[in-house]
Amino acid sequence: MTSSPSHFSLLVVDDEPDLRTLYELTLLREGYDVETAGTVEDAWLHLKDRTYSAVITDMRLPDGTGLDLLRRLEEAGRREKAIVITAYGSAENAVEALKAGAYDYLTKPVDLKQFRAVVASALGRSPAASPTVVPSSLPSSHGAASGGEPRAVALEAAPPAPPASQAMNRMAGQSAAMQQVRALVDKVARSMAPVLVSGESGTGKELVARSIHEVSPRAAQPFIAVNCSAIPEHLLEAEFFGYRKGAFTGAADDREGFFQAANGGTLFLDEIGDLPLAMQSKLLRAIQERSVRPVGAVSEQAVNVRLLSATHKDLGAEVQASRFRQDLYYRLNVIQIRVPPLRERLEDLPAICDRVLERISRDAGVWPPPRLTREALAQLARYSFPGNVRELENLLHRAVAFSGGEDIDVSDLGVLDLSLDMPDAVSSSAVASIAAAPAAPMPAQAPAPAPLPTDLAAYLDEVERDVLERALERYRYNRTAAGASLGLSLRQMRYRMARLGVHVGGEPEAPETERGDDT
Ligand SMILES: Nc1ncnc2c1ncn2[C@@H]1O[C@H](COP(=O)(O)OP(=O)(O)OP(=O)(O)O)[C@@H](O)[C@H]1O
Repeated sequence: MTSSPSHFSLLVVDDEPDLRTLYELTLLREGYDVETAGTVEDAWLHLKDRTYSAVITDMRLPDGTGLDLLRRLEEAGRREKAIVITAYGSAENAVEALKAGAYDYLTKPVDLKQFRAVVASALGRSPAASPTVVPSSLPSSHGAASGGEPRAVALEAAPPAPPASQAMNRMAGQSAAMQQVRALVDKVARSMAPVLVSGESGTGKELVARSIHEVSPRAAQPFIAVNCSAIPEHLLEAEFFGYRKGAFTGAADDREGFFQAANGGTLFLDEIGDLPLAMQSKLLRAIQERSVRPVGAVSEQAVNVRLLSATHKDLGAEVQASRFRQDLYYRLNVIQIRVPPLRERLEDLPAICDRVLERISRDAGVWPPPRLTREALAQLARYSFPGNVRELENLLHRAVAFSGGEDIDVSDLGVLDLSLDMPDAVSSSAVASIAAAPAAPMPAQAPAPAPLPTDLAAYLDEVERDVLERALERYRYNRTAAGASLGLSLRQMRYRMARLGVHVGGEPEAPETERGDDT
């Protein structure tokens, strides 16, 4: 079903008659139904009578504040979206309003273009305040991931029911901590409030950010994830705000930045703690002004972006050490979601392992997914996982390749990593069996000592990839024969090829069911 603007009813609350009329006329011209009130009590009388799509309220009212109205709405379980208008420069009020559940805020003097855009966005209507470019024209380097299609101009669309979030489905675990994370995701998804996701590396911060986006009314718009630590300092401004042709050597065309690409949607700034101070100031300005100026451009472009950020650093401590601007910290950290390390929610381990193994299997086109034996799971539970879920994923990838993919036993988990955490005294049968695993045969002639690799996992992957490719070449890309020559079953071979991205004849590994016998 589609809704015309007149299906949206708005309540404007302001005690200044001139401003009330200005807001009312602006909204009537957009085609909305508008009613007005001059005080908190007057507004509440209107709200008792009927429901509205949104309430737009001034902060300072004769008999209370906009926050009082917000709290009443919240207490009564009302579903109206609230937009609060605060005095210029009053960051505290804006933050308070967002914390109290406001969808968004506007600062005085209210820019009417922005006013219309924020109201439209609250109603789930086309939020684009300026023409935007398709995100796929973004440079794909520097850790930017475009999650988006060209945004649809949904002028007639009612607020879409948020689709089931894929990211949320991907997030396994029912520990109290994870349930709290999920509840917070649901809650904050409804507003524009900036959220800072904190937690150690690999805990699932990006997954949380994606979930917020996918549960929010912005789900159909782009989600742009940016790894701030991966962008060279001299490129930051151009990458964030875009640039104009000729702005600097090599700027052959106009290019949009992350903000424009995320317009209408969500911009996720990962590793925000790594942004240099100069860029922090520019980011703060873009957030406050809700507009950006591409490098080499004369004028600013309005942008409507919800900001989510993440860090594994203690940003409060960074502020203390003068490495992070306090005002920016204040803006980004309106709501904080902490994702606990895996070792603090070990009860989630079986569920996460199952979910990850399913994904590995699906990617390799092999079904059913392998299962961990009870001993293997117990072994994993004794490890502290400094690299959290990402480390667990890598470990399971390797284990699947070792095991051949039916049952994963202790011996498939890899002695090296796990033994790091083992207390000396532990001598369970699991440990004994690891210790008894045959050592890899030594090469006949030991080469001259080479420098030690700085990343052992990547180094071993490279060696394995080279072996697989040479075996495949020797056996004319017959995976069964190549695998057998290396002592591997076809299943094992397929897992290893899929994990390392080794393709036969340039073709990615196809699902087992779609492919006939090996050639
Ligand atoms: N609860 C979970 N269930 C299943 N998979 C998860 C869970 N949490 C995280 N993962 C997976 O672990 C990997 C790491 O997650 P993610 O990238 O979100 O972590 P991160 O905290 O953002 O990492 P970094 O600090 O390195 O940026 C991803 O592949 C993600 O899908």
